[in-house]
Amino acid sequence: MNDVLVGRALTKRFGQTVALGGVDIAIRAGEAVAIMGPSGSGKSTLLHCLAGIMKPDAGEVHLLGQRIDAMGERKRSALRRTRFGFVFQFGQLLPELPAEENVALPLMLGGVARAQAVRQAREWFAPLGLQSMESRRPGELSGGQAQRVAIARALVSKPAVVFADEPTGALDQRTGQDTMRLLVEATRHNDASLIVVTHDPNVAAWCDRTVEVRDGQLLAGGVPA
Ligand SMILES: Nc1ncnc2c1ncn2[C@@H]1O[C@H](COP(=O)(O)OP(=O)(O)OP(=O)(O)O)[C@@H](O)[C@H]1O
Repeated sequence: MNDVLVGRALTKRFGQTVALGGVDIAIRAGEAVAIMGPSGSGKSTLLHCLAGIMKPDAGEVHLLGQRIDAMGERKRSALRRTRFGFVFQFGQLLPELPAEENVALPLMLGGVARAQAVRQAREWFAPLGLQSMESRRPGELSGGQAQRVAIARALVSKPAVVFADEPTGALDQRTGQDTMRLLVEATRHNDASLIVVTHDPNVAAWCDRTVEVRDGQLLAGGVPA
């Protein structure tokens, strides 16, 4: 009930390596889930399969009841653009564009006219503590500010699910905690679900629950301490 994103029996191999060995996972509407586990355990592979970036060898991914893993690449990429948002370890902002255009980009790619898209993008700056940063280029922002611009970009299309892969990995402890709090609050405020891959228990602690991946298998997770 109320599952937004469901992965069933997800399996992915790279040569002899079984990166995912039949994983079942269900993400409910509005919840924040941390995916933890040792290096090489399959966390990123799981995230990429759920996000439609990677096709699993077997298994299924359903978004709001619609099977997405079997779609063609064009349809899947349109869906990624409109229904999913992404925050990566290093913001991955386009260095030549001002912050507001970086945020506006998903809207423009979806066909919104530039002026309108930038207007909508600007609305995100104050709530994320980015007042007067609109016209700065990514190189003129601190790591924490750049990550907040990336959060705005992930949410601007009102996605159903935001995926974050080590979103605080490049930040110091304090900035990382502030950034994670903003990420969780902003996704919650927008009724989006959040899936965060992290090594850091302090990051996972912001989420509603944690699941652990070991050797391509999902271990039962709990509510973070
Ligand atoms: N493109 C690829 N080609 C070959 N092997 C891969 C590829 N991507 C991942 N793997 C392997 O699959 C396994 C799972 O990798 P994955 O990146 O999902 O782990 P992870 O838990 O995210 O690790 P980390 O925390 O170090 O990022 C690893 O053994 C990895 O070496």
